[in-house]
Amino acid sequence: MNNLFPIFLKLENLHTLIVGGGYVGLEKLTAVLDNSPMAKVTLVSPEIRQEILDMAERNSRINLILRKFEDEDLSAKDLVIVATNDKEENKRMWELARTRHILTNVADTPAICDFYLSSVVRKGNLKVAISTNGMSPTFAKRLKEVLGDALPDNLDTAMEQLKAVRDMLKGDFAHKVEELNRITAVLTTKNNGE
Ligand SMILES: C[C@@]1(CC(=O)O)C2=NC(=C\c3[nH]c(c(CCC(=O)O)c3CC(=O)O)Cc3[nH]c(c(CC(=O)O)c3CCC(=O)O)/C=C3\N/C(=C\2)[C@@H](CCC(=O)O)[C@]3(C)CC(=O)O)/[C@H]1CCC(=O)O
Ligand SMILES: NC(=O)c1ccc[n+]([C@@H]2O[C@H](COP(=O)([O-])OP(=O)(O)OC[C@H]3O[C@@H](n4cnc5c(N)ncnc54)[C@H](O)[C@@H]3O)[C@@H](O)[C@H]2O)c1
Repeated sequence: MNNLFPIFLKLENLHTLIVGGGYVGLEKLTAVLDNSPMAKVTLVSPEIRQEILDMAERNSRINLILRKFEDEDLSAKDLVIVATNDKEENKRMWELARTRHILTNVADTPAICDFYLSSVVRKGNLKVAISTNGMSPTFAKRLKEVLGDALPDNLDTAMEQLKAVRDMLKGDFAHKVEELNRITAVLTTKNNGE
């Protein structure tokens, strides 16, 4: 079964908590900031990798707390990524976050994650997020590379032109949709008869 519902979050509008400042904490923080450089992030951990310290030095939106997780760390957080090497404590944090209705990713236990991070292909305004339903992050990473190579770099031009048409179109909503579909039909073999 693949029941994951993909969404694109504006992390600059949210406050994300990352628990654990080791290798995985670094990977998740990097993924967050690569996509959302203005994201507001608090990271709590008794030991924090040097790379994270360096990132926080350069970015005032990253707030580091050098101690073990405390329950109050969940206050005023919208999203939590749990990445410590203590499986039991990770699960306890997830349970606690759940009682507060905060969406939580538990990096070592996919079964209790409320959401997964994805591999991301980015071409200007286009962003393609890939999940393997937790089956193989390595597959997701490789597919990202394949799609990144296959997609042309000039897609932004097409999107900008379509946006211009979209802004220009007058009339009711149904008319706009019809026009945009007519203009773009040529893009797919399904519609252009090839
Ligand atoms: C996509 C990506 C996004 C990101 O993290 O930003 C991501 N993992 C990435 C890399 C990666 N992670 C791991 C390897 C080693 C090789 C391998 O296992 O394949 C590599 C490859 C590498 O690093 O080269 C190990 C690993 N990962 C998880 C577990 C726990 C478990 O499965 O039990 C273990 C085993 C730990 C152990 O064995 O101890 C779990 C998850 N990892 C996910 C996402 C979620 C599912 C996404 C999906 O649906 O596909 C999920 C469920 C939860 C989550 O973390 O959100 C990012 C690629 C970034 C890119 O595109 O470059
Ligand atoms: N989802 C993924 O992509 C992925 C990939 C690899 C590994 N993992 C799993 O993630 C877990 C973490 O791996 P790692 O390589 O980052 O480990 P690590 O040992 O490098 O880092 C663990 C960090 O957690 C901190 N920590 C421990 N207890 C804490 C607590 N109570 N509160 C706050 N911080 C605490 C430690 O100080 C350390 O900084 C492992 O269980 C591993 O199996 C997940």
